[in-house]
Amino acid sequence: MSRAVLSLGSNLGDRLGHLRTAIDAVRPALVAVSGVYETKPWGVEDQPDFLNAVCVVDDPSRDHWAWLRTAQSAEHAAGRVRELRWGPRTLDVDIVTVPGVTSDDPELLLPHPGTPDRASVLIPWLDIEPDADLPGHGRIADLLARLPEADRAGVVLRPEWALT
Ligand SMILES: Nc1ncnc2c1ncn2[C@@H]1O[C@H](COP(=O)(O)OP(=O)(O)OP(=O)(O)O)[C@@H](O)[C@H]1O
Ligand SMILES: Nc1nc2c(c(=O)[nH]1)N=C(CO)CN2
Repeated sequence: MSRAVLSLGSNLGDRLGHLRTAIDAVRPALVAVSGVYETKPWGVEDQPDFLNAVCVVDDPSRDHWAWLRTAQSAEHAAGRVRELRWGPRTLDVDIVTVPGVTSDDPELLLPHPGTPDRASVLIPWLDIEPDADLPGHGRIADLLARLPEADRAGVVLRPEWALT
């Protein structure tokens, strides 16, 4: 219950700095972090491009609720205010999956239900766990292959921006 896959996103202000805030919040538990991708917005399309990344963390002292609290305190540290659903934000940290845990509690849905449809999560995740499964959905490489080419093309690696 201690391992988790987290997705990070930012499209307001110092986008890279906000992703670094999230990485700093989990640094002692960090197992792997993807490259930084610049991505076309989905959901609400009339907003600035996002930076997205995915990391894997592991801490035997934390359960899935503790990972949610960590995610929300990193969002708070980045000055996030809750406004429009799928709208612009300084920092969004989602718990993608905690292996072995499923939850239908609206406060913490696991796996995160948006994952199979989001190239902005699947592509960075593939960077660091190419053989990963999303519980209940199959291999993430297969999920990505099923998405429209336009979704994949909207996710572009920015090698000049690294989080490690
Ligand atoms: N797996 C999860 N990871 C993070 N938050 C979650 C998760 N499941 C449910 N939530 C809940 O979602 C609520 C709203 O989250 P948020 O504002 O980040 O949504 P969103 O980013 O606009 O949309 P989405 O969740 O589809 O990415 C939070 O209060 C949180 O408790
Ligand atoms: N490309 C991209 N689009 C988004 C993102 C995101 O992280 N990346 N997050 C959103 C709100 O959860 C809405 N739209």
